[in-house]
Amino acid sequence: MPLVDRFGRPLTNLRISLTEECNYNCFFCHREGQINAKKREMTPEEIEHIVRIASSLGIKKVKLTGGEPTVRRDIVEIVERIKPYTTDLSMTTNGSVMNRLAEPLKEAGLNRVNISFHSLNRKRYKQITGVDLLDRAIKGIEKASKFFHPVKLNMTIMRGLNEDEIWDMIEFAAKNKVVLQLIELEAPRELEGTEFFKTFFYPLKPVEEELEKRAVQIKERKLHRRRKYFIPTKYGIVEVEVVRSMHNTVFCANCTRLRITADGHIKTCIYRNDNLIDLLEPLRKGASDDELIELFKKSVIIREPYWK
Ligand SMILES: Nc1nc2c(ncn2[C@@H]2O[C@H](COP(=O)(O)OP(=O)(O)OP(=O)(O)O)[C@@H](O)[C@H]2O)c(=O)[nH]1
Ligand code: SF4
Ligand code: SF4
Repeated sequence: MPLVDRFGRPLTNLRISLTEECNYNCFFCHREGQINAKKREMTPEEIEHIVRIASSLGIKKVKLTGGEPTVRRDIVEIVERIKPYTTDLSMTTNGSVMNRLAEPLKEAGLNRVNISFHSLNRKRYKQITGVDLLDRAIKGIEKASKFFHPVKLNMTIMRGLNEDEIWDMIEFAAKNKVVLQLIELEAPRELEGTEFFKTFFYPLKPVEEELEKRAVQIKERKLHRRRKYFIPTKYGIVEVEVVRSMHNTVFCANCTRLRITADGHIKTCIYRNDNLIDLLEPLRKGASDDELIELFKKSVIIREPYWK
């Protein structure tokens, strides 16, 4: 039985940030909500230890994130080590080295990948990510789709930058037999009124209404109660998932995740940095499994929905 928090939310997923480093420089990057993480990173053994503890508490769905997880040279070893404790092991990546890593990651036991991919236009791709790597990312997507099912593309929609590419991206996803996630730009309360947010926020509600009209089928995921639309295209039916978390109480009421920061803290919410729990230091000092389990349990007690 999974742990359940005070709001009745079972804890089944763990998002582990493996590093804060990234070879991209996306101007809107939230770095999993990490700020001022200490300059320490977990070793593969420590990550395995943490995942083993989490697994014993029923948290068996694990997502590897960053920064960019593939900048870690030991990424294949990390996947190999944690695989036995998971039922769904996935990674979110910019895809730039997937052409090289898809096969070894699959062999190591990775189940699926999400690839951040915001534009099909080279100039815009560079403008958004800070790197001129569109062709490499596309090669990465093609390669990943040979080894993983599903591959999901994460397209964050930004006003004036890529909102006019949504329907082209749906066709691109269909052609490559991958799932498309359309992500509404999100921010914690304190950044909502900023010039940046006002400039780039593009509401996805009208897009969702159009998807609803065109869909041959609509499903709802347990996680965040996100909706998935099955859209017919000239390449066949493609799955389009919409991620809209801002002020979405339903989204947070169905949040089943804990995070581990790159420097080994338990983090209860992407937007909360005021209640981190240090896991790595006790682990390094030789804490017993029971003591580490208590830290996980403490995080469940303090966990709460952000939008409520
Ligand atoms: N507010 C909030 N947003 C999230 C959360 N998880 C993911 N997101 C958003 O969803 C985007 C895509 O996340 P991914 O790392 O690809 O993972 P995912 O789509 O949540 O997970 P899967 O669909 O199960 O692979 C992120 O960049 C965030 O914008 C969360 O727990 N809270
Ligand atoms: S690829 Fe991801 S982690 Fe890297 S800068 Fe872009 S959003 Fe941030
Ligand atoms: S509580 Fe809400 S904002 Fe926080 S991580 Fe969960 S879904 Fe995201």
